[in-house]
Amino acid sequence: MSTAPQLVVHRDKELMARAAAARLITRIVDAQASRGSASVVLTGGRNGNGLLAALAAAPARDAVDWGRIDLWWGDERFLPDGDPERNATQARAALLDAVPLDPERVHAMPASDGPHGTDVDAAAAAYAEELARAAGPTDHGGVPEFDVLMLGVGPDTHVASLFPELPAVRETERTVVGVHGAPKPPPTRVTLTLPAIRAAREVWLLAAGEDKAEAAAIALSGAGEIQAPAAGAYGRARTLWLLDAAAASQLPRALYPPASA
Ligand SMILES: O=C(O)[C@H](O)[C@@H](O)[C@H](O)[C@H](O)COP(=O)(O)O
Repeated sequence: MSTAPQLVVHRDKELMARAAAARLITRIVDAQASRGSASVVLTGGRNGNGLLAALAAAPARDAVDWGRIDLWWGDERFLPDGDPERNATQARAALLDAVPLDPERVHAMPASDGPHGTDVDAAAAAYAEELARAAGPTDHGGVPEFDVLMLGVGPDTHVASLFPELPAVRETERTVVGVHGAPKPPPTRVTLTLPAIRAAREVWLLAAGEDKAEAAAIALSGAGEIQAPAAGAYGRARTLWLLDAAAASQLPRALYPPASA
């Protein structure tokens, strides 16, 4: 079932990052209050890391019980462990090293110097198994029900490492796949697929900057998910687009009417 996207537009990307960080804290605290723990999927990219840095600086960050949270990734650049370009390395620098997480609950995607070596497809299959082990009997499609799954939106409408027209975005069975020949470097990546993304309770798409305006307009105007992967990213309970004014500047007026005078 697809949930209609809701849009929240902030003045600029700094405010967007701070507001999204505050929203994430609330969401995690609520999940921990109702179910004892929270499950969050992180995204790579400037917007995702901006949000994590804003969270690190937020006074309310200590409201989160960091030992009772599972962190997963929506995609990873298939590089050696600790490489500065890895999404996990960047997330650690932005936030994760500063909070008392349970290392057993930080589920980084495999690196290219890990147990599967440079076999990205084996690495993807191993991550799918890790997700399946964490899934409960009432969860959907071999992944735990993530409370919040975040995705940065690329200028070509890619999300995670699901690029327009490439095989990964067409995957309907597997939850995690290897990506070969991605147009955004590095070319080899690991990614959740659309079915895995759609198992999340809430999916948040982050888009800031003028270079995202066209992508947001296309994805929100009824484009197909093979051509515009962001259009296929939605959550079971909620789909939220978090934008800054520049990224919202080409949206159809019906979606984002100009502010009243
Ligand atoms: O590994 C990556 O590069 C990503 O996870 C990718 O999907 C990213 O989120 C978008 O390209 C948006 O990135 P920006 O926020 O930097 O524009």
